Amino acid sequence: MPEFYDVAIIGAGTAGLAALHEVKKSTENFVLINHGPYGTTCARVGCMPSKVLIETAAAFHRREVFEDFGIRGSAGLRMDIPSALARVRRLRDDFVRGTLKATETLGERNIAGQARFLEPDTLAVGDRRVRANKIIIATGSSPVVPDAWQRLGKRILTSDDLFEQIDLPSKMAVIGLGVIGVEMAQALARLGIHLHAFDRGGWIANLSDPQINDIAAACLREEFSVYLGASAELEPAGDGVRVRSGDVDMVVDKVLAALGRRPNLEHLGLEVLGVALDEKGLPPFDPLTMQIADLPIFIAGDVNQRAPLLHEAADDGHIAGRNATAEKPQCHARRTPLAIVFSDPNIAVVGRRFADLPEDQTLIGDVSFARSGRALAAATNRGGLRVYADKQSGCLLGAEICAPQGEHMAHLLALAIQQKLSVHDLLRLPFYHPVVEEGLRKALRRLAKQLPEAPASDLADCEAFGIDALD
Ligand SMILES: Cc1cc2nc3c(=O)[nH]c(=O)nc-3n(C[C@H](O)[C@H](O)[C@H](O)COP(=O)(O)OP(=O)(O)OC[C@H]3O[C@@H](n4cnc5c(N)ncnc54)[C@H](O)[C@@H]3O)c2cc1C
Ligand SMILES: NC(=O)c1ccc[n+]([C@@H]2O[C@H](COP(=O)([O-])OP(=O)(O)OC[C@H]3O[C@@H](n4cnc5c(N)ncnc54)[C@H](O)[C@@H]3O)[C@@H](O)[C@H]2O)c1
Repeated sequence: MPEFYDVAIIGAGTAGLAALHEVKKSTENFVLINHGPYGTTCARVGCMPSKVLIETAAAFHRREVFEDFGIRGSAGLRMDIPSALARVRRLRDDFVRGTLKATETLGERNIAGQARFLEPDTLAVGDRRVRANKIIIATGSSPVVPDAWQRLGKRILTSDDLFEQIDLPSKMAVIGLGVIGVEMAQALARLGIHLHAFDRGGWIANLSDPQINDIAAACLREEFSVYLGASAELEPAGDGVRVRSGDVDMVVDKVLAALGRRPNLEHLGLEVLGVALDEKGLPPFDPLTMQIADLPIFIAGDVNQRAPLLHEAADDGHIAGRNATAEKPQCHARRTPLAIVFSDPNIAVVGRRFADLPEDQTLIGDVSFARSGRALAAATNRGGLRVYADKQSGCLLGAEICAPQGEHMAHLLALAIQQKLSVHDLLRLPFYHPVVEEGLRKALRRLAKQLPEAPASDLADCEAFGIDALD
């Protein structure tokens, strides 16, 4: 006999839990179905453990400026990788505990098992049949590992098992210099591992501005070898792995595969929904409502591949949860695109990507951080950024960044773009001294000079106060 619910949510990750939060406001008659470990990708194997490792590696890497700063004894510092990895797991467990609170009290409304569609309103979970008026798919994504590489066994790692390692070997390769590859390759190199990184394309971490991409590649090359433009082939070599890519042929102890992530769709049986699926197996959906075609089914988070980032997964889940309990799905405005890579310098893409902008309608302001006073003081003075604005209106459109404290400038620009501010509007705001944001101001001033009717001053003219004595 099927069980009947108002809403069934498939997946207890960030998107599923955000949906649950909304659904609970309207009904108690829901069910959450999760296959595999609880605790969310972000807290278990994603954002959080990766950031702990990055911070550890960055702290150790700082020793390289100590002599110059007059701090002696740095040559005696050594990295204890097993202790560092133990700390990653300790903090990770703490982050996971926080997310588990959301499912601990659900009792029978929490089903551990793999959901598969039998009909558009009916799911199979083992022997159980779950029928629901509305269904939310929030099944996330998984690392891609080519079949041929599986035979490398424990010599091939992904982000799913990197943080479980008790120790790390002395020589490693990272295949793929997307976001995960860049963050982890730099962290591993900074821990003292002899590191080689490969990407079959020419772009670092999904950048699309060739100038910023060159800066990012040059910064990474200061710390480890980067080979771009040829696919990597792997095969066993004794206890290690032979990596061949273009002219390069080397043997390493282990490989981290960071080739991208595929949506977790293969066991869901979406064929029964009666809608055309694309080449990845994805059904058509509206990113403003998260609704699949005109079905009472919603798809949220990494599984829909729209913007596989934590805050977007949470927003997707929020929208899906609201719409699964509304009489009619409502559109929700999406936030300005913002993607930050926690490399050093930070890499970020805000608003519209360079590659998507019409060249003849776009102005560009750029700056290098090589002479930034604050960055010089901190010995972090490398990198640059380019800001894009509309040629006619001066409205800010986007930016690509590889800069010290780039994460913060990216947020500032995202705020400005979402508020539809122009270059002049942003220049009127205060910029403190000495901060790296003064570099951003320089790029904005270079933009402003190219705009028609550039004001002579950054400061707005005083308008009438409406007070006789002052006017
Ligand atoms: C190494 C790494 C670092 C990252 N760092 C950042 C970062 O710094 N900032 C950032 O914004 N983003 C980051 N991300 C991305 C971020 O983690 C994801 O965007 C986010 O976790 C996606 O959440 P989700 O709910 O879509 O998926 P998940 O959290 O993966 O949840 C999906 C759940 O569904 C379950 N499931 C799958 N199939 C089924 C089924 N058939 N039935 C039932 N349950 C099923 C899964 O087991 C899982 O529990 C990172 C990702 C990785 C891998
Ligand atoms: N800071 C963050 O926000 C953050 C951090 C980590 C992950 N993430 C999310 O996780 C997602 C997945 O990250 P990812 O880095 O795995 O994927 P990605 O799609 O960003 O990068 C994969 C890279 O692998 C390369 N590649 C694929 N096959 C290859 C081969 N055979 N040889 C050499 N190179 C190959 C591709 O050219 C690409 O550059 C990201 O899109 C991002 O949204 C976000």
